Amino acid sequence: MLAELPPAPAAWCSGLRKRYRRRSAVDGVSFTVDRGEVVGLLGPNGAGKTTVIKMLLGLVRPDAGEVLLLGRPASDPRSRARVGYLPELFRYQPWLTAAEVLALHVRLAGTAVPAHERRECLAAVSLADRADDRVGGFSKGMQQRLGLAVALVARPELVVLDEPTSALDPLGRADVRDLLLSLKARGVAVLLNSHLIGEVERVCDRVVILDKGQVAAAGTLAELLGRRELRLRLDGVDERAHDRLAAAGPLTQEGNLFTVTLPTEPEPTCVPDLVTDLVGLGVRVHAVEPARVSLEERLLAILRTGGDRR
Ligand SMILES: Nc1ncnc2c1ncn2[C@@H]1O[C@H](COP(=O)(O)OP(=O)(O)OP(=O)(O)O)[C@@H](O)[C@H]1O
Repeated sequence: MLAELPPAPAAWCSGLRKRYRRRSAVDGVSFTVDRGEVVGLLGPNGAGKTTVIKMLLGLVRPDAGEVLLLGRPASDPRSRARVGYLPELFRYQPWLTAAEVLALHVRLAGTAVPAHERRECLAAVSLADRADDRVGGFSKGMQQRLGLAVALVARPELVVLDEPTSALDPLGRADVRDLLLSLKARGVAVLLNSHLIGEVERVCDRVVILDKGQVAAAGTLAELLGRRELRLRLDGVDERAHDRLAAAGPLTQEGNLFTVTLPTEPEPTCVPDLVTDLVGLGVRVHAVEPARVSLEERLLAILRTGGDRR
């Protein structure tokens, strides 16, 4: 019967709390990262993101709350060995070569990864030609790339990345995006803390927004961004055409620019039907463009209004 149960979530936490002296850093945080899911952790400076990550990984002891990693307590070495982690502040032994750092971390994880796989891992972060160079001579971005390789080398089932692109150039950021998508394709779960909202929007299935130590909002991108808008530039809109536009959804008008707010999941034919009807009513259609609020706009709105906590 146990074999039929679905695997435990990659990460699960409930009611996490942490205070530093009189300051509350994390105040009742609960969320889940399912298997193969990429979850983004967003929030302003000091919101508690790194503290939550450290509590998940057993690096900071929570004052209250529970954590399960791959179905086991975070303190269980069997679950820790299957979790890859790139800390926000990374430093690797400067006297070791990149290849030696990877070999060391594989040993620490208590697994065996053949040399060719370790080399592939360095190649995935564009460090293949620096494998035998000492880390002490690496640039900051190269050290962060090495940190990513460390997080990925022991075939993790969950990867936790705390600001993985803070030191990377635009090309490096695009590489990380591809890397995250390939992890997702292989069914590896990812928890990603990043201030780069565009990055989160491109790769994450779900987002958890923290503010002042609490979850201000959480959900899939579709749930959080919800509203879709349709912007139409039109001439010759009479009363009947106006009614037809208003029948598609709440309507606003600025000169000849009409904006219709569509339902969260509109009928697939809703836009072509509307355009056909408008043309039939004699309207001249200059432009039709779909629009959606960006995650950045949504995030700012949530942080300004206090999100789900109000
Ligand atoms: N070791 C510590 N000692 C005292 N206070 C701490 C410690 N670690 C974190 N804090 C406090 O906890 C709060 C949350 O910090 P945390 O680093 O988790 O935020 P964050 O969301 O990761 O921020 P950022 O986006 O700036 O990295 C802050 O007020 C911070 O000052």
